[in-house]
Amino acid sequence: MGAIVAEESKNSDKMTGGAGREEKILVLVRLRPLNDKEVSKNEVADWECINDSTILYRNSLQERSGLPTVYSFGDCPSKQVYEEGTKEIALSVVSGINSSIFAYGQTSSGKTYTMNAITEYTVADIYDYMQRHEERAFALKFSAMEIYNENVRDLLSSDNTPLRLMDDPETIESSAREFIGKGNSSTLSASVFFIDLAGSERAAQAMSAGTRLKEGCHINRSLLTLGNVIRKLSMALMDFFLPACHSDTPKGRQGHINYRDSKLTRILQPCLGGNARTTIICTLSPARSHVEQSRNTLLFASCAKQVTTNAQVNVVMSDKALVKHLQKELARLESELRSPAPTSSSCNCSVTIRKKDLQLEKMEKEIRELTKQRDLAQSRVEDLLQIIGNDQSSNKQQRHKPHSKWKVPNKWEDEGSISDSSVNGHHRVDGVQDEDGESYIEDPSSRALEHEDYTSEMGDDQCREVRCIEMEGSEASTTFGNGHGSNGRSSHQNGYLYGSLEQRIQEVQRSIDSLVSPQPENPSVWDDSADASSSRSMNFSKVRGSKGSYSNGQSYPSSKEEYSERTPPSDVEMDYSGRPGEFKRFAVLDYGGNSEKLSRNGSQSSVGTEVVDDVRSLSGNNVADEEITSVQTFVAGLKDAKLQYEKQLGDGQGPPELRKSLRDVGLDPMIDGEDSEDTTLDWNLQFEKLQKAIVELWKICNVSLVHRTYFFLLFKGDPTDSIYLEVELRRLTFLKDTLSHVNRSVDGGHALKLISSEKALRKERETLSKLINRRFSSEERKRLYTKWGIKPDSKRRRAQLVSRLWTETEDMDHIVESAAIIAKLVKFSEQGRAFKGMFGLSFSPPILRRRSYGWMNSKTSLV
Ligand SMILES: Nc1ncnc2c1ncn2[C@@H]1O[C@H](COP(=O)(O)OP(=O)(O)OP(=O)(O)O)[C@@H](O)[C@H]1O
Repeated sequence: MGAIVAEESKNSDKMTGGAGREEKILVLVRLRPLNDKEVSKNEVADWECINDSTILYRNSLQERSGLPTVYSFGDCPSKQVYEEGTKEIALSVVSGINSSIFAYGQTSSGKTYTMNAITEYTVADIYDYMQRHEERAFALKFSAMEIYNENVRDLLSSDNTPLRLMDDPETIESSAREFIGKGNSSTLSASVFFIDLAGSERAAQAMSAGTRLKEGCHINRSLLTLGNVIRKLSMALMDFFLPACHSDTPKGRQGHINYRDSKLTRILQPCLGGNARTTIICTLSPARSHVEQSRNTLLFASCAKQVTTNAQVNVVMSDKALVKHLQKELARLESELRSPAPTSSSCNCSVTIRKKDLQLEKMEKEIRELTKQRDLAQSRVEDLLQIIGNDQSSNKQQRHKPHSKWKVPNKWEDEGSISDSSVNGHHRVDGVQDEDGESYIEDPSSRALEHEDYTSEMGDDQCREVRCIEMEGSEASTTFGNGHGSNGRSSHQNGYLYGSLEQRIQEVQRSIDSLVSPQPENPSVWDDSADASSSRSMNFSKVRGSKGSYSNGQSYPSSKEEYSERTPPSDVEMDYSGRPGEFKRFAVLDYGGNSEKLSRNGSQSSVGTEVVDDVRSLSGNNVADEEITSVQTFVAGLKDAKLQYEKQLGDGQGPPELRKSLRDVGLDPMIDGEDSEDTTLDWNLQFEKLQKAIVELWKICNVSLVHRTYFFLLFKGDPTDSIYLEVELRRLTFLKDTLSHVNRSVDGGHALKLISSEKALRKERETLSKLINRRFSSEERKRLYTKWGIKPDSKRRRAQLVSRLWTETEDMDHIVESAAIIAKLVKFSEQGRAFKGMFGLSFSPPILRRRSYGWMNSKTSLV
């Protein structure tokens, strides 16, 4: 029977140098045949190699049924054992890798027989290799030793002097240095061990007395330590195959491995768990009488083959070569870091770890960034919630005061607040009833539309949709008044309104014509004596103590169509010509499906663009004219704003904001229905204060000069103007508050909005300046320049003139003259005629019908 080779964990990978590689110990089991002595004793062979990798225990004893009876290994003679089992590992030494081959087994099992053969073959091959590679430097150490009774005997030395183990590595290195000193930059330094252990059975069998006892103790210590080391290394159970082994190390757990407990384990340390490739040849006797030892040996083999070593190429270098090598290694690592190659084995763990570290750094950075964004978003949400909370609490208070003097208009009460639903593009109209059964519209969309930051995302279609919803909401809410009015808006009031305004426009225009073309002897364009119709005192004289019909008895359209046709959209704030430029994006209205004509870019107002078109045709359709808001557009916007305002006034009360605005200018809220002389006088005073406040706010809010002019010329003190003044003041206050609010809530927002409105105003001045030469004769221009302190021949004199208009808000003469000049520039009178035509065609019912409705009998009269 021959040797058994090729244990299943054999690792055939070649060691090519460089980084260390892990591999399991190669374990061979060699089963010798029955020897003569055993045959003479009629021993029976209970073990049989049934194939190249399996040993079968034939005599399966029942009492040992718990032990395995089949062991998988291989079989071959000594040469084959060497060639197929140990040669590769033994010859690793010529590559600078330590290697060791040792035999384990009971006495007379064939350890010496096997190791002698293996050593001979190995040494022969190594010398042969070195002879074939003379150019290479080797520093090899051959150690063939027998370890017995804690003594180590050098089997290769002629004098058989025991090896001095501690000197061994130094000896190898000193040999390597010798090579280097001879001009070699580097040399391989490795050792190969051939170890013949004492019989493993002696530890158990030598427990007699005297010398044998001492021997047994030493053997026991060496093998016991080896068993512990192997057990710990393999984390397997080894106790039972060494009967005298009593380890306190917990089973199955690798604790400290004490190689220093015996010379055997000290010598074998690199072979068992370190820098070496190792082969263990376990020898067996097939005799039945040795079955126990054979089993133990096989169990040892089974454990040992789990042990892993980590062999490395050992190179001794000169300093110069070392530096060169390290530089090369550094370059390689840097290259790997720059373009890490996919790792295919555990030796690239450092690269993998580095990659993970980089990923972690990136993720931490992302987390920090996200955290920052989250905190910022939270901060903004809190700000917005606070704003909404403030507005809601304010609105709540207002809703629960149905009998307050000024009824809270739902449309305006939420101005400046932000609706969540608007952000999502949803607009909800909820009818809410107060304690007295009055209906209010809870329409977040209207609130949202006031806030540019949120509504800027909305397109024109959405704006129209919002208005549609509001119309429906208006119908659904049945009435906004206090029950005095009918449920259905009277068309005659529209007619009345426009008729009145038309008449007043014509009045004003006549005075303007005289003002802006002043007689040299009468330069005071706003002299009351110049033209009765242009005089404020004239207008005041016409006051007949209006009842303020806009405050009471409001009626609303009986159908959606009527409302839609007759009433411009309710988002009057958006379409108001007095808005700063940044609100222009919402300036889209639909007068019966004619929206394309109505969305005119760059206009200060988009209301009533049909009228603008009429005016454009009258004025020759030049570019400058196109950029001027028509008075009809302006009036239409005013009308819308007023209607909305009236809608919410209902019982004659007004929004607290207005009351505040009025008080800010030193006025108490007006009381309708007081037809007395005192009231008229009070109103005159109030009007002047209101007008002054409005003029000031126009300047602060960068309101269009054309708007200022129209408003100033149209509303000059008639008590029926009060509603317009209220609307204007309320709106300007809102604009001012919005700007300051934006300033508080958004960094730079205030500046941006102001810049935006300033830019629009600047553009308007440019447009107006272009009209000076067309509207004024050479003589008129000369007089104007002189009057306004501008040299008639100076550069940009037109721009200088226009830039001075509406700047001295404290000087009413300045304001009056500014308004007169701009009125001339925008052809106020021609627009008035077009305005008249427009009413006939589009909006106003025939005069006869209007009269038939008896609206002329109203106590309210504007003219
Ligand atoms: N594979 C084999 N084929 C034939 N004979 C063998 C074989 N192995 C060992 N023998 C013979 O078995 C006997 C014992 O062998 P060996 O001396 O090598 O055992 P050992 O394990 O070294 O014993 P010890 O531990 O006492 O030194 C020798 O006579 C040897 O020739």
